[in-house]
Amino acid sequence: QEHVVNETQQVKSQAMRDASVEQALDDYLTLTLVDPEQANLKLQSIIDRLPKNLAEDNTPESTVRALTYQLFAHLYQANPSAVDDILATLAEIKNITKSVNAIAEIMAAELEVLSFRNQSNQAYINAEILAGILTDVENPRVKYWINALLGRLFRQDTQYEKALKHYEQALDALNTTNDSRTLVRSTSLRQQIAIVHTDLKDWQRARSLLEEVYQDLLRYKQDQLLPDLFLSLGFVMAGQKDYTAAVEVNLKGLARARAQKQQSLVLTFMNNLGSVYIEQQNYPAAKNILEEALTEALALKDTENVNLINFNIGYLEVLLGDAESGLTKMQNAFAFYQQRDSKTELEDLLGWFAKAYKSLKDYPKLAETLEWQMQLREEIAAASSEKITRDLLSRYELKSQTQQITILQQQNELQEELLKNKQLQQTITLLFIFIMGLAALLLVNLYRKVQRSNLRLKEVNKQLEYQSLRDPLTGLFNRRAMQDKMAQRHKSSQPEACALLLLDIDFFKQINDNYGHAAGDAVLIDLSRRLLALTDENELLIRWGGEEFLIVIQRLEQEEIDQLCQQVLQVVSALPVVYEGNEIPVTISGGFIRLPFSQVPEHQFNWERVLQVADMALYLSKLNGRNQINLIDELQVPFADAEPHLQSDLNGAIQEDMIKLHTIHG
Ligand SMILES: Nc1nc2c(ncn2[C@@H]2O[C@H](COP(=O)(O)OP(=O)(O)OP(=O)(O)O)[C@@H](O)[C@H]2O)c(=O)[nH]1
Repeated sequence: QEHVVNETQQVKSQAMRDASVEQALDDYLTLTLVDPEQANLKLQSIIDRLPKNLAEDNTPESTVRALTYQLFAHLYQANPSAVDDILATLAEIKNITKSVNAIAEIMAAELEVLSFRNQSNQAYINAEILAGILTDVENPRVKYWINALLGRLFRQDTQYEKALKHYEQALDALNTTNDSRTLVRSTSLRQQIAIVHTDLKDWQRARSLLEEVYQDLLRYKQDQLLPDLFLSLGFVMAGQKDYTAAVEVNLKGLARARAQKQQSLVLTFMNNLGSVYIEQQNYPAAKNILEEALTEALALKDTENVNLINFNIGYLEVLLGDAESGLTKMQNAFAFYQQRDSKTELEDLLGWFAKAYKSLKDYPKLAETLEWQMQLREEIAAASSEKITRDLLSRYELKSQTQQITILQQQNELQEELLKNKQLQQTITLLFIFIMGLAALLLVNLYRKVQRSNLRLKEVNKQLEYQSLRDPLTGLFNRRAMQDKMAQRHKSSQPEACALLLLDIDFFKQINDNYGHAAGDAVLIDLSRRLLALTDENELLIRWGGEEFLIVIQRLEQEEIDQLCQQVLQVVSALPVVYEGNEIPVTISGGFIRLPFSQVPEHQFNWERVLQVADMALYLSKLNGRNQINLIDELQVPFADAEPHLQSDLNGAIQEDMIKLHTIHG
């Protein structure tokens, strides 16, 4: 099943490419090495067959590849307007395509153009960006090509480590392919890696890599690639001072270049051979090959090579003893290079002059040359360090501009986010305030309600308490209030002394009978007011029964008490109670006693029993004609003796002089 899935995936990713176009483009590449003109025609015919409507192109990767090849063809043939046209088409595709492979290949093509046009600063920035998206590229060819391109760019920028990394990645990508182009690509790639090692003067590694490539080329019969390889190999071997091997390789290269009619390569090999022979001090061989080269260069009108070869021949003549002719040749060639104002080339040539003067033992000239060479070196170093600084600066500026744009974009996004957040926060705050307001309102309402109901409860409680302790008709305290008061009194260890005056309206039944029950009530109410006016704040006036009142007196002086009793009788009888036009005459009778009675502790003779004695005194008042109060004085005998009488027989106690009382008459 896994196999099936894999196949489907492959079909999917290949759907962006047209297999026949891909094959045709592979063939085109092979043809470029053999017959460039024919190759160009082939490429044009491929491009003519491509879909014209970019938006409906189902195989954009093949289209991009073909256009890219055409772009490079125009680039190397110095046809800038055609290059720009294709760049515009590619940019259009870049905007609409969904294929990462296509986008990456377009970016790489743009990068190649930048590099070719010496816009190296922008090129290096684009290179970094391209390196960043490489992981998403899955087409091995594109992966290979971009990595190889990046490797080359970084090598040119002397960023060898990065260059090697990309070359390795290019090799990895290449190893996943196995088509007609694989070997060619791997060969060129390994050669490029070898060149990096050469730059690093790691001759050995460069050489073994190139030898490996050489074996592959032989094995797969890729003869057309041999000259390039021999050139690299010869350079490395000379660097190693392995001149014998270098001669051998350059000879092989020369033969192949001749066979392939690559004239410019033929001259290079001959020149290189001349240099190696000189190093070997094989001067005759050197002379032969250089002269042969000169003839061919002159025939080709290749001034560049003519001058280079002449310089070498001049040097050789100096070495062979013909100083005058040799130096002239060298100086002429030097003048040619001087016109081009290439300090690096001149410095290199001056090195040979120095060697020449040394061999001539012309030390002043040698010194002069060395001084000049030194000066040039300094200038080169200064220029290059200046260039590096300039490059770095402008690269830094470009980079920081790009970064600034990114930062600005990020800042904008951030600000938008912040704004959104702020708005959200405001909404939340408003909502919160609204809810809090609502809650507060509810709370205030609730609080008020609670407070109101608390107040009501308090009132009700108060009323209940009032009602429970009050007589509803007169509003005076009731019996329960008396019980509470007495219980309160007994809470203290030494209860405060007080006195009890029990009162009973005379002939109240008759009042009811004569004037009606309501009149009786009116009498009760009126008398209550009158009695209340006589009591102090700390004294208790209680409606004790139907027509009975009890006053708990706090005054202790007998005189005061007598006066109060007098006032009670007076206040009741002095004026009749007026009810519905009737004047109702009223009198009252009472009985008085002190609590505790005659210093008898209350636990022995409690208030209820004491009150019974008062009741008996009241009864005595009724018996003796009413409108009077009988006040019981101190005991005349020990309490134990009097106690039996005190229960029920007050008269007996009085007669036996156990008790004394006095009467106040109304
Ligand atoms: N109008 C009215 N009458 C009441 C009330 N409570 C008790 N009475 C009456 O008071 C009368 C008390 O009468 P009695 O106990 O016979 O005594 P009296 O008529 O006052 O005679 P003495 O006490 O001997 O002077 C009864 O007729 C009761 O019905 C009340 O709240 N209102």
